[in-house]
Amino acid sequence: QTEIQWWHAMGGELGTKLEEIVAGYNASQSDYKVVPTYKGSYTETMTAAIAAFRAGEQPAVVQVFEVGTGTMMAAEGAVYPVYQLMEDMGEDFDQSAFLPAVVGYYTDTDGNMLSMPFNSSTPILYYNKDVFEKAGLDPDAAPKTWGELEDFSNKIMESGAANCGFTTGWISWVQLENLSAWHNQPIGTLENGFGGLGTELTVNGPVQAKHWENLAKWQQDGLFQYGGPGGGADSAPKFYAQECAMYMNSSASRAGVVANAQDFEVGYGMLPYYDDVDGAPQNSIIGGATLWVLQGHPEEEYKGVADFFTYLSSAEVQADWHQFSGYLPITQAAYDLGREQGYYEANPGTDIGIRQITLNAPTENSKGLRFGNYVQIRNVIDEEFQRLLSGEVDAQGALDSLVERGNALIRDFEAANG
Ligand SMILES: O=P(O)(O)OC[C@H](O)CO
Repeated sequence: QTEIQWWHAMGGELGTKLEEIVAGYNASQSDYKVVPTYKGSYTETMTAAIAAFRAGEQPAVVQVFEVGTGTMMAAEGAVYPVYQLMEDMGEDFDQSAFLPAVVGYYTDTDGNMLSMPFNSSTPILYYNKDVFEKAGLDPDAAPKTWGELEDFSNKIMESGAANCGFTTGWISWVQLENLSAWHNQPIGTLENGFGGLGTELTVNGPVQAKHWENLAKWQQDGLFQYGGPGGGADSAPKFYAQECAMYMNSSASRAGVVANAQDFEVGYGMLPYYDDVDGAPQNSIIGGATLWVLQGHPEEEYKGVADFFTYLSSAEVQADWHQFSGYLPITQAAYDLGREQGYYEANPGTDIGIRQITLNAPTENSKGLRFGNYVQIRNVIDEEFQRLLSGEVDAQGALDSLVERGNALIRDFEAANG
């Protein structure tokens, strides 16, 4: 039996489900054994894989979050492009089976898919229906705009229904990158970096500045509670404990919400928008991760990887993973299967992510982003946001500084890879 190592970043409920999927594959055939290993957060997993590659100890497959795409694409000798792998191993692979929003993010300039979509998400809004009711709000109506969200938060706090209006995971992904796409504002030049390494960040425009200024004000007033850097690990517990009535995070936070929010009813909504911004709401962008195949393994293992990828993207496996986790149904077949099963009707709110990501045809501003060194830029975004919250700098200053620091990282990347 040939063993295939798969390093991943799925913890908690998602990790348990991932292991179940792998066990299903291993039981379905006897030639290959996939061995999943949890390596921590997305950043930790990617860092570990890069270090392992340098030491010649890399796994065959590693899960990399969407913002690592620019870096992985440039690591030409280290990566075995998925379209190439599938072709070399004689495995059927139809890119057009995947949703356009997903394919567009992971293809090279010739339209070839470089990594295997597995878990694509988009941020949505979760809210506590019981708290809404206690505050005299309609439990069946999520706030549509930031104005409503502020108003609802005030009502919730004044009525004593909860201590805090809202919290959020991923300041970078939700409150800056998706905020920009959702309002059709550019994140960077050259089509948010898709057009070449010579791109620059432009995320310090008036819409972003106004939003960060609001977040800082709402934090001071207690309407908003910060959930920490990166994925915002402190945000989910605030929602589960009914401290904050609303919570913005990945559609795949649903698995955790379903498992942990046992004492109250959960409602789902799209991300709020500013109704005075032309073109909003546009469409949200994807997050989550794809599976990258690394070079340096014997052909036998790659045969197994190709076989495993076919299994992973089957409609049954994808529909099951999507329905359990809240990740998007990444293939049309998985989406159709869910509809045939009556899944979305029986589980209101579970199609919010897919509706939001396809709300309008993506523009240059809203099809995603691709920058080199973006994992480091994510840290810069967190640092500048924390400076804003501590009152060290105002919103425009924080955004100007992050653009300047981020552009320096992009220039370094361009110099090394251009
Ligand atoms: O929590 P996930 O897996 O949906 O990922 C969120 C962000 O896209 C990470 O960059």
